[in-house]
Amino acid sequence: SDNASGGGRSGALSPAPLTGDVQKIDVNPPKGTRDFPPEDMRLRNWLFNNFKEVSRLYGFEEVDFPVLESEALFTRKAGEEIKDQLYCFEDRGNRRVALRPELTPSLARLVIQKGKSAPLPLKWFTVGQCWRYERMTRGRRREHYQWNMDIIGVPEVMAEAELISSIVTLFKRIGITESDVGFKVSSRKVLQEVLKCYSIPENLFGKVCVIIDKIEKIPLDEIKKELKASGVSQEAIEELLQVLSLKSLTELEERLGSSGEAVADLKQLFALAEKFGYYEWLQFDASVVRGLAYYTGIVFEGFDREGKLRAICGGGRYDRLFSTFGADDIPACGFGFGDAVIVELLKEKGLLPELGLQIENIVCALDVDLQGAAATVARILRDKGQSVDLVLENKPLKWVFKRASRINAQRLVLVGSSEWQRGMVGVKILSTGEQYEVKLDDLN
Ligand SMILES: Nc1ccc(Br)nc1
Repeated sequence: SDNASGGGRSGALSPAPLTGDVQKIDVNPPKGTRDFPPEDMRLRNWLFNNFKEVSRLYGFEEVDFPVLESEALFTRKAGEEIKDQLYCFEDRGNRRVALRPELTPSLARLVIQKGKSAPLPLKWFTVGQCWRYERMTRGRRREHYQWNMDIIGVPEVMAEAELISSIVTLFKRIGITESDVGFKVSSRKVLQEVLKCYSIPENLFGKVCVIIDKIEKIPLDEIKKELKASGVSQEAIEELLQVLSLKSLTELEERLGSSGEAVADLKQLFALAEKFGYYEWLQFDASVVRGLAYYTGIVFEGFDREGKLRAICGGGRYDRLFSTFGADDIPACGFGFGDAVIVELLKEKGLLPELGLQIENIVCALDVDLQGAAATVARILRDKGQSVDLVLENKPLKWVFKRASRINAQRLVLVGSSEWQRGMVGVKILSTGEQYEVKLDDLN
């Protein structure tokens, strides 16, 4: 409704007369990015607090890194989409920099930087915004937040089992069960063992994995063409594609034999899954390779069983990443869990939490010369740990009640002249309408 100052929301000033040169700005965020107004921020905080609580339960330490990194951290030559869509530029110091597209390289950088002052094993987690620059033709987002958990310095499959366990714990906390989602699990050592039979050079491995990761996204002929162009023989391609269609560990063992590391690692993981209590969440799927070049062993991704959504999370072992940064290799594994697909899944399942604003008190002076008294009441309540919305303006009571309802305040504390003289304030419990006076010292 219009107010005294003519139109617009209450309290807004009428716009200053536009001089010729003031342009009305675009109030939307840049393409592909999101604002988080209060109701969206409550959902984000609820999700991130679950990420952080699970990380705490698993004894992980929180770390953080700049969103801006040297471009060199991400310039891997394996044809990854993440590299093609790098949000990179030259800064004013002529340095090549990039908005990070993922968190693992930053984590590896910090581990190397810390060296022996960070004794292994390290269990680190972070929740950070990641970026990509994608032609808006596809209208996809350019930023999302990822929860990452990484275990550095543990070569055993126990590390991957622990990481998957932490994700299962997260899912359970937010109401997702094994009937809603599962994990497709494989190992890149499957590909390695096949490629080794065809003497494919090691340095092609990452590139081959990146191509194969697209197997469900682009036509098979395109996959074969890219593999051929990368130097993989026709015979090797045929063998690869056959192995990738295997859907059981038994088939895999029949194909590769039981002496290889791939079968041993995967058998170990499934055995541990039994002990961790999430065996029903896992399924072997040889076609899972993930799209990051640096994975070297077990890889996994969380998927929705209805098949409507993109991967919910993904991760794996990366035992050779550190040497690509010029350091000694350290065995490592980790995962990324984005903030977007999971919300789509919760919406699908009707599991979005009700997260209304809840303020304990709204405190209001009944006339303007009691504003100071109202501030004192607010301080007393806040010192007791109570939330207070202090009415800052001189408003009619009708306006105060309307605001109290909008901010979902539990009680209204009224500072009136006669009560204040007697060291009292008025209280109204807004859910019941109950109304009473109370001594200021007894206000709890
Ligand atoms: N890597 C990456 C970054 C940002 C988004 Br949105 N998706 C993937």
